[in-house]
Amino acid sequence: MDRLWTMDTRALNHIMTHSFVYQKPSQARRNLARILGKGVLFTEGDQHRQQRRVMNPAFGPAQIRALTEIFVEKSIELRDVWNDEVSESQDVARINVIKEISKMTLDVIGLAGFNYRFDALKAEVPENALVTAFNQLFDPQPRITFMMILRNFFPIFSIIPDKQTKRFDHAQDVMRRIGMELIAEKKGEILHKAAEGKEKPHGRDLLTLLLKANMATDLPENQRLSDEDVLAQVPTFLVAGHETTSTATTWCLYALTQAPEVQRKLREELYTLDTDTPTMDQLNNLPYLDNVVRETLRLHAPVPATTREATIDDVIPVGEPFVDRYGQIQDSIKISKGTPIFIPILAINRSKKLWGEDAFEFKPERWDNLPEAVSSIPGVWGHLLTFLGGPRACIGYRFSLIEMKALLYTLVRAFEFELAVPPEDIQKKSTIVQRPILRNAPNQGSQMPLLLKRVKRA
Ligand code: HEM
Repeated sequence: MDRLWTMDTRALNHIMTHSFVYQKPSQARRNLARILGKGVLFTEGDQHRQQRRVMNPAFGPAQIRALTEIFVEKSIELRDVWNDEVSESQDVARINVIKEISKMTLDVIGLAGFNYRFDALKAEVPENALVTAFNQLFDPQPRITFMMILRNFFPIFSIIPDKQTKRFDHAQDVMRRIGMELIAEKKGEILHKAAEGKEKPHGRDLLTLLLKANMATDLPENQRLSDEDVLAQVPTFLVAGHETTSTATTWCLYALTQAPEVQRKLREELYTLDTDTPTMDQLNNLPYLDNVVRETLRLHAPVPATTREATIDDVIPVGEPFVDRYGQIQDSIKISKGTPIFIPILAINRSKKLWGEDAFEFKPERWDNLPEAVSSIPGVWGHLLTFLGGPRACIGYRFSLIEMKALLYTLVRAFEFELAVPPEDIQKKSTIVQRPILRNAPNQGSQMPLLLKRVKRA
C-alpha cells in the first residue's frame, strides 16, 4: 500500500501531538479489540482522553515508588531460580533468559497491576487459568490462515467462527470472569472502608488506584469510567506491561555480552550500593545503570514501529523542505483522509543524521554528551521514540524503567553473562514486539541462550 513514511521530526511531532486527527488504523483497532477488548490502547478521541485522565495518576512517580518493592522482590526470585540452575550445572548454566525474564515480568504485572499472584516463576505451582488464557492469546507461532487474512480485509468474515476465534473467545471469557471478580472485590473493599469512615484501603496496585480515582467523590459523573471500561484495562495492562519490558531487559543482557567492558563497569557501579533491596531513588541515582538502560531502549526499542491513519485531509509541516516528484520544493506534506502513516520508532532511534556515525553501536557513554540534533526528537522520554510521544505516549514508561533497573541491578550483581551461540545466530523477529529468535531454529519461539556464571567478588 502507499503510506507516508517520514523521518522528519517536526512532521512526526505534528502527527503524534494531533492524536484526534491521526488515529490507529481501523484494521489495527479491530484486531486490538478482538484480543484485548476496548481498553486505553483501543479507544480514540474523547473516550481515550477520559480514560487517560482517570488512569494517568496511577502511573505517576509516587505510585511507581510504591511498586519498587515488588520489582525488587521478583528480581530476587528470578536470581534465586538462576542460582539453582547454576548449582545444578556445575557452575556454568545455559539458560534461555527471555523465557524466564518473561515469567518474572508476568508475575510483576500481576502483583503491581492487580494484586494478583500468577507465580509463573515457581516451578511447583500449576499454571493458573489466567496464565493459560493469556498463553492462548499469545501462541508464539500463530499460523496465518487464509480465513485470518480474509477477516482482516473483510470484517464480515468474522461472523464465521473458526478454531482460532473460539480460542480467542474462550481466553476473553476467562479474562473477563477473573477481571470482574477482581474489580468487584476491590470496589467492595473501597466502599466498605468508606462506609466505616476508615481510611481508603492501601492497595498500591494499578487497578485499585484506578478504581479509587474513578470512585473519588470529586470526579464528575460524566468523567467516570464504566465497569466495562475498567474491565477492558485488565488485558490491556497485562499485554502492554509484560512482554515489552522482558524483551527490553533481554536485549540489554545480550548487549552486555557483546560489550564485556560495559558489563564490568556496570557491575562495578552496582556494587557501590551495599544492599540487595534498593529503593527507586537509589536505583535512579546510579548514572551508569541509567545510561545502559537508555542505550538499550534506543538501540533495541522493543516496539520498532507503529501506525496511524489520517482521519481528515491535513497539511503536515516539515522541519526540512524537500523536493517532490515534480521537482518542486515543498515545506509541508499535504495528506488526504485515509492515508496510512508509518511511525519509524527504531529508525529515528538509530538515525545517523541525529545520533552521529556511531548510531548503530551500543555505547552507554554517549548519554553523557548527546548531540544537539536529538533534542528535536518528539518522544515522551529521553529523546527517544521508544515510548512514543504526545497524548498517546506509553502510560507505563516509568513503571518499565524502574522494573528494568531492578532486574539489571539484581542480575548483573549476581552473574557474569556470555552469549551461548555465535552473535550472528541471533536474529530479530518482529511481530508487534521485536523478540530474539535463533537463525537455525526459528520455530522454537523466542530464544536468547546465555551462559551464566556466579560473580566471584574479591
Ligand atoms: C520497555 C517497555 C515498554 C515499551 C517499549 C512500551 C512502548 C509503548 C509504545 C510504543 C506505545 C504506543 C503504541 C501506539 O500507540 O501505537 C505504548 C502504549 C502503551 N503502553 Fe507501553 N511500553 C512499555 C511498557 C509498558 C508498561 C510496563 C505498561 C503498563 C504497566 C505499558 C502500558 C501501555 C499502555 C496502556 C499504552 C496505551 C497508551 C495510550 O494509547 O494512551 N507499557 N507503549
